[in-house]
Amino acid sequence: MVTTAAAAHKPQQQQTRVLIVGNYCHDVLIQDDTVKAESLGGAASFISNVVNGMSIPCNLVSKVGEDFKYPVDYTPIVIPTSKTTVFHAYFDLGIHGNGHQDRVLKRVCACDPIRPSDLPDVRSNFGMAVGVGGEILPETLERMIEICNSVFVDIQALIRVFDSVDGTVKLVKLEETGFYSMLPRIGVLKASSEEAVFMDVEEVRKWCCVVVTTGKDGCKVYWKDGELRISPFSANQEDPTGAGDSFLGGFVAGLVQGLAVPDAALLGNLFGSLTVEQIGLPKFDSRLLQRVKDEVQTRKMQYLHCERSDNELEFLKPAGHEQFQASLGSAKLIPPCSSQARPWTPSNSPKETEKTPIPHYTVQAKLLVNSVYEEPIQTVEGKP
Ligand SMILES: Nc1ncnc2c1ncn2[C@@H]1O[C@H](COP(=O)(O)OP(=O)(O)O)[C@@H](O)[C@H]1O
Ligand SMILES: O=P([O-])([O-])O[C@@H]1[C@@H](O)[C@H](O)[C@@H](O)[C@H](O)[C@@H]1O
Repeated sequence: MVTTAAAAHKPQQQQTRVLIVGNYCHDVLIQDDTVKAESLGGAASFISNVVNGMSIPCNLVSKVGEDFKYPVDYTPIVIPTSKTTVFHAYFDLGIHGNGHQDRVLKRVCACDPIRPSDLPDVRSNFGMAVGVGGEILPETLERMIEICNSVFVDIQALIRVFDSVDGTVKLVKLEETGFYSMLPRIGVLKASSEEAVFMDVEEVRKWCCVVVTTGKDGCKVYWKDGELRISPFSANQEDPTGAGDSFLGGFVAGLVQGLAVPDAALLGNLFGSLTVEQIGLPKFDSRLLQRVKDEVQTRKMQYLHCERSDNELEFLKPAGHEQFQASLGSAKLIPPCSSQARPWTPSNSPKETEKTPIPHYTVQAKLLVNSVYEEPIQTVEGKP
């Protein structure tokens, strides 16, 4: 079935390690009828932010319009006849209108889909199908499966539909999509707990590894023969946007470097927790990143003393998992470098001549969304 992580580690000529496929977008965060922040968005931007932070080579395929307004590390394909995908995230509609949802997303503009011919000819170890606005087509995922040793999919790329009047994001059952038959050929399917109820986890786990993220509670990994809960890292949440994306970035960064699934999921939880502490696309402190990279190297050295199979994703917690968790937790406590950028506010706004060349986000206020997490959420313990 799945091409395994171990196979992905085999050196092959002309191989890029990680191929990220999904459109960049413009995010507008709204609360109390006021725009609280505008930011570069899209799963591709959050994931590449983490993967780059961990110094892992990657390639990214994304489409935008000529109106795309953020400098990025990977040049997108510019479509002159289309506009950049735009999402409006409402942080106060969820409580009344949508039960436990932390935000209501509206796609107010959609750039073109990514087609198989847009993908590179070079093979990649890990492919990441991470669309946000319906840009991943079944044929695009087919092509990714052909050119990547292992494909990781964010279910949001597969099950989102958009209200024809106001673009509100709705979800459909995974079985009802044209992607369902491809599950036996993908490596990992990631879903948030809200999204997980749109698939039969007990069925899907027979075909591929399923990772369900559960906000402040961390995540749960399901595979054919077992399941594991992976502990979270504590965080002072300011904005939940991109937590799931950053989780996936950290998870893949761990697997690329040879970590077992439970340890890689810890790295995912770490980057998810770091992301909710900032508004918009997070800026990771350089000392923290260095420490995390060092901890991953140390962890890999510990594996040398363990008996490990080299032809399957490693699901069981290797000895020392709790120690690794503690080490990553202490990395989070490192005080930030003094040079770290502060969020934009009227009082610290730089003069035109001092402006940083990469304005990831502009922030006008803190997004007060913590209380929403007190609402009961759908359990992932049993079948959805
Ligand atoms: N409040 C929080 N505290 C700590 N970690 C969090 C918090 N919210 C999210 N995370 C981390 O980010 C991951 C993804 O968050 P989640 O809310 O489940 O996904 P999504 O952003 O897709 O809705 C979680 O698995 C967890 O590791
Ligand atoms: O918060 P999260 O679910 O991980 O991911 C988010 C998407 O759901 C949203 O459509 C997009 O506009 C954000 O930039 C971010 O990618």
